[in-house]
Amino acid sequence: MSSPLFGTICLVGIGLINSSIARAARLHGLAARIVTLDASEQACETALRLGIVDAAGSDPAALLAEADLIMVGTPVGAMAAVGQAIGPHLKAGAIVSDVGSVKMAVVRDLLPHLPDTVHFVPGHPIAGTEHSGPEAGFAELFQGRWCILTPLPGTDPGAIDKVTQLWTAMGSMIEIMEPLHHDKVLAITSHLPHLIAYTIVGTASDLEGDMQQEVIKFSASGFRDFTRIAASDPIMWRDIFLNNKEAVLEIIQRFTEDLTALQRAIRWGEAETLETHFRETRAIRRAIIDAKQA
Ligand SMILES: NC(=O)C1=CN([C@@H]2O[C@H](COP(=O)(O)OP(=O)(O)OC[C@H]3O[C@@H](n4cnc5c(N)ncnc54)[C@H](O)[C@@H]3O)[C@@H](O)[C@H]2O)C=CC1
Ligand SMILES: O=C(O)C(=O)Cc1ccc(O)cc1
Repeated sequence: MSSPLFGTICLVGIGLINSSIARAARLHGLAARIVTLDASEQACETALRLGIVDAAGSDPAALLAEADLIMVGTPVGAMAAVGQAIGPHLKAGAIVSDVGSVKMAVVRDLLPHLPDTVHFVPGHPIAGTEHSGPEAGFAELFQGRWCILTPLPGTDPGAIDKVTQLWTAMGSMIEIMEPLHHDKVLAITSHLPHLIAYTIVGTASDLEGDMQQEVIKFSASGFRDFTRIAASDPIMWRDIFLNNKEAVLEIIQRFTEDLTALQRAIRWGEAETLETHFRETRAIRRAIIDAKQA
């Protein structure tokens, strides 16, 4: 039998994403040992009870001593605190990676705390759900999904290759990007849609009593889809918006202008403007589906 890709993987934060990594890494035999460092005693107990890690706790010295790969899976607002906690205990030659939904802020907050003797390969799996915590994870989460890596220039190619092997073994496809470009792309494809969902569900819940009841009773699939997204973790999303501020504000500006143009077309009965717009957006949906099937 060939030896696993990593000796010890330490998962910092054992929520939806890292608990899915724990399950997938076990399933595919990618690590000899999997441990977790989590600030929450309850999360550690749950991970041990589920049998997805070999050891769990909040003592960085004990949990990092043997770690060859450290995967940080905490909300992005905790990256500086995580860096301070783990920095002094990292083994020389270890690879530090993460799964945070924004990349510029992670590089800004985590990298300064890492010693020169470790390799840093930031990443972001474009896969998730509205659920959180160690019980929400599942081994198939990353199957057929993209994982974006944003290594800085000069990063050891061997370290990038090992992180690539981990994700491909869990079923993902890899794309390499610059962190700033990643944050701009995700602002439109993920962060703005979540903001719209949070807004529309908020608007509906602010309606007067009768109307609110009817929104729940007759919620057609459009609104239901928004409620799923708007049920996503409040801390995680607070941190994403605060840490991708510029790209999100830029895209909100453009979105607001486009919304105003549609508002105007409705007001003035511009049937052709509306129809042309909807035809174009339908073509985008078809292109996405065709790209998936290709
Ligand atoms: N949930 C999703 O769909 C996706 C999330 N992400 C990103 O992955 C990261 C993790 O997200 P989830 O797995 O959903 O989180 P989660 O909310 O399920 O779990 C986070 C865990 O981190 C722990 N934690 C928080 N601060 C800590 C600290 N200072 N030290 C140690 N542990 C700490 C918490 O106790 C918790 O167990 C976030 O950065 C998020 O942006 C990326 C892709 C998808
Ligand atoms: O549940 C959904 O639809 C998601 O969009 C999950 C998700 C959330 C955050 C990410 O950074 C990536 C994926």
